[in-house]
Amino acid sequence: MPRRGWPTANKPNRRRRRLLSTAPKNVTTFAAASVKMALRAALRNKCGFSGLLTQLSSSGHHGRVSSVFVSQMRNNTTSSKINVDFNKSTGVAVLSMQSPPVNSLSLDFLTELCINLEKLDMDKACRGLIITSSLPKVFSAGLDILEMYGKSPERCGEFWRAVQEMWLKMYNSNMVTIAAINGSSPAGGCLLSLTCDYRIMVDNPRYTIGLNETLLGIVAPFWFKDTMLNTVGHRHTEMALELGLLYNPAEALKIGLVDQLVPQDQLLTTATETMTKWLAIPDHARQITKSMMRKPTVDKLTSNREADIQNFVNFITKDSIQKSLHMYLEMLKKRKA
Ligand SMILES: CCC/C=C/C(=O)SCCNC(=O)CCNC(=O)[C@H](O)C(C)(C)COP(=O)([O-])OP(=O)([O-])OC[C@H]1O[C@@H](n2cnc3c(N)ncnc32)[C@H](O)[C@@H]1OP(=O)([O-])[O-]
Repeated sequence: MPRRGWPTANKPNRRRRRLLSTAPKNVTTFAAASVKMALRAALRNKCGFSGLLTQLSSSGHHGRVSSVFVSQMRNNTTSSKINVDFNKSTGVAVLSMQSPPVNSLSLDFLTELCINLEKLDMDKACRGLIITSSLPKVFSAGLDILEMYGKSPERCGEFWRAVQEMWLKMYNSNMVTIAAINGSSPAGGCLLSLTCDYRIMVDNPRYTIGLNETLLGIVAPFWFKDTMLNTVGHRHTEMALELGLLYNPAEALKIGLVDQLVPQDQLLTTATETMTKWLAIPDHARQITKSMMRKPTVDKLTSNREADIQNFVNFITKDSIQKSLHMYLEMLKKRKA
């Protein structure tokens, strides 16, 4: 049976390293910080990220940023939370999340992720994306709970717009996207993998995956629900979401939440082999088909973005919800002790 309680992955007694904002390491600090600021401004101004890189490239005001930034597009990049290894000869990029302790999706993390996704999307040579984690045992712990706890309505709105942007970029991507899930993947981590075309998970019974939002006393929004529904069908989604079920790999495979299980040491080779098969299909035919399957779900969010943000902000800032989040955070701490 899927677990209804807390995920019980091995817990190292590691110190918390909070996700304070840091500028990317291997890129020009000034450029990276400026791009981040521009992206944050785009989020505040409600225009999202789309086309932002193009604007930055052509803008005289951001001339220095754009020249450095655009030149990075020809190289592999490592920023503080994301590493992208793009192999031009195969047309496949491997994006590794590297934000300890648990790759939680903070505003900074999402901003970096969206920058990288937009860069890859703009690069015609990039046809496939494998997304994985460079942390042991955790793919992603989902949305950073501290982004939703004790924050102003304005900040919550900015955060939610970035979550939407990540989902739109991934779910709508023209690239073939494969999630190589090498650890636990609750809530937003599960959503991230669900946006991909194919999911391969390491067959370790300690790892769990699922949309467990109700365990936190919060509700997965309609587009989380739709993404799950489009993958595993109505009945499994209904049970999974209401009960906040977290599935081990075998259970996840059984309901179609993941497509394939492999031993840890075969994860990336299997993902690469699978990618080769998907890339053998002519891009235009595959992309149009993907769009046909996903467009109604994407349109539902794009035509309701502002209302969805307002709903989230109203909901998450309620005293009762803040109390639930506080209890959940306390429980996470106690589990660790
Ligand atoms: C409407 C909204 C929709 C919401 C969607 C969501 O995604 S909601 C998200 C729902 N997500 C969940 O319910 C997942 C909850 N997390 C887990 O179940 C486990 O952390 C794990 C299985 C992912 C990894 O197990 P492990 O034994 O390897 O790691 P560990 O447990 O020892 O944690 C290490 C440190 O990370 C901290 N931290 C952890 N997660 C988060 C987070 N999301 N955020 C922030 N911080 C988080 C944890 O407190 C601890 O901090 P400390 O004490 O060092 O200061």
